[in-house]
Amino acid sequence: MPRQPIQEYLKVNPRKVLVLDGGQGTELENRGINVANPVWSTVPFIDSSFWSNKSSKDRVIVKGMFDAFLDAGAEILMTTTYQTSFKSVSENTPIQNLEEYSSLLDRIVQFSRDCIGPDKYLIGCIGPWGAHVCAEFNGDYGPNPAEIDYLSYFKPQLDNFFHNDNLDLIGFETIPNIHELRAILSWDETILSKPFYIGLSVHNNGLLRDGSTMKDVADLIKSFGGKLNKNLTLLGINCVSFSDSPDILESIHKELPDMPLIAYPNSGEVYDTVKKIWLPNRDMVMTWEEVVDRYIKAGARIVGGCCRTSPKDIRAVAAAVKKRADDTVWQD
Ligand code: MET
Ligand SMILES: [Zn+2]
Repeated sequence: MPRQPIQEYLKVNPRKVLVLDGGQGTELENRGINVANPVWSTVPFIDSSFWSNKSSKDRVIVKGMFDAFLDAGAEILMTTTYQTSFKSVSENTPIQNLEEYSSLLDRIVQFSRDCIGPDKYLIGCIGPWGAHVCAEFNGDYGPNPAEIDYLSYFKPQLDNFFHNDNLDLIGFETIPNIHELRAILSWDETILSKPFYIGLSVHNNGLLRDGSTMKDVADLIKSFGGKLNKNLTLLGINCVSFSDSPDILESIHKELPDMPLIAYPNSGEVYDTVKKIWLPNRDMVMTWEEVVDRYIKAGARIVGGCCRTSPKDIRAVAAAVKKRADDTVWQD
């Protein structure tokens, strides 16, 4: 395998910050794929013509998205599998059994790997339990969030991803609820058997969407002590407000100073769920350069963008990372 294992890479290159890609689901939408579907950005892969017709329109669009993020400077990219849990897929597509499901994931991962080539890192992206009930931005997991069987929900996707050598890192994205976080952290190396990270879904006010503080999150992580899964590689935030994201990341760094962090905010635009349009970000007073600089000072090792961030944003992220690396060389 040409790639150095990601934990080792981050360890032996302590100053390296990897540039992640941007908002894939929204970028596919910008490029003409209708993702208004319960399986969202997985939708192009469901139609058999994607696999049988090498020049299918959707295939060209997905490849074009990867090319654009690579050209912008992304060094670590994701599979578009946020809404690809077995539950979402089996309830909303003709794919009904675990064998077909696993073969779908194998094909998506292989296609993504072929798009980005052998040298770049590839993340197997997994949306939260709340994604299948649209709760990732309010953290409302019903009256008994501690009773939800999170493992059964994630297991088919985890089992596939953890056995796929094309994936370097597993990303649990947009986790809004502390009970779900506790469940994920409680799974040991036999269940989460390769490097993974957790991206938290945090409100503009700095609280996890369910109201937990970042201190609650840190205390939970610390409570595992030496039993914490060694594959937990980074903690961080994704799809949080662009403008508030540096403050949020700094608050996590304050609580967990030794934890490598990951940060990829959304563009700051707000989705109007009634009109089904994106409303402009009214408070985008910072630049990517300022935001990325604060992320890196707060311990970020992977930075990029989430929903509505485009290859243009990733180009700005890559430039900011490079500038900071060049400045650091001068300071040494
Ligand atoms: C709702 S956050 C979605 C993140 C996902 N990785 C995507 O951009 O496609
Ligand atoms: Zn997002």
